[in-house]
Amino acid sequence: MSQRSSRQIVVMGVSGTGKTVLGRALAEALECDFVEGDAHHPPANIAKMSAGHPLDDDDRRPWLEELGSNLGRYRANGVGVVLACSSLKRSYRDILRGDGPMDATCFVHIDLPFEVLEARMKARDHFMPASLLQSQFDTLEALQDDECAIIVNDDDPVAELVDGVVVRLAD
Ligand SMILES: Nc1ncnc2c1ncn2[C@@H]1O[C@H](COP(=O)(O)OP(=O)(O)O)[C@@H](O)[C@H]1O
Ligand SMILES: O=C(O)[C@H](O)[C@@H](O)[C@H](O)[C@H](O)COP(=O)(O)O
Repeated sequence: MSQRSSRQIVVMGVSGTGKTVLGRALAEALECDFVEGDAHHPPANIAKMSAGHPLDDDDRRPWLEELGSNLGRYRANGVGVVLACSSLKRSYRDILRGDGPMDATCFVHIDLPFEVLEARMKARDHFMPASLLQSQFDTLEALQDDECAIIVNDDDPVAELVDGVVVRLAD
């Protein structure tokens, strides 16, 4: 049976949690587009992170606004999409939700321990240095009660994570 979805789903979490890996697999399972948030950062943001400096609200705002507009177009067309985007603060998630209803955009928060993520970041070839991981945790604001939320706490194989999220999306 097809799992095709017309929902807007954001896979969120600090660096190294597996947003790209889970997001891509989830989009495949739901037969919808996948958007990589990192691919929309302006070059200045990539340069800043590469140099070991965390982004601030002003750096992130235009990036989030662009991603929010993108999600809004999918929503307006009734077309599903999975976005991988750190979405660390409530105010950032508000930008991504735009003027859509709260439950139109569901956030899947991959929440894993610092040590697991630090090891992953050191093992991969990526512009984001492991030295920025603490700043990501410092910035992170948990999903609140009025937000459409699914929390993933496991570092199980991605296929198992996808199955779990698909079941919870259907609840
Ligand atoms: N479920 C998982 N179990 C083990 N390793 C994973 C899992 N998901 C992702 N990874 C690995 O963790 C690293 C970060 O994954 P990635 O999807 O790039 O994270 P993010 O997009 O959140 O930075 C990659 O090396 C990836 O292969
Ligand atoms: O808002 C931010 O500070 C960035 O979006 C950050 O959260 C993101 O982690 C980096 O772009 C690295 O990319 P990964 O999240 O894919 O590691």
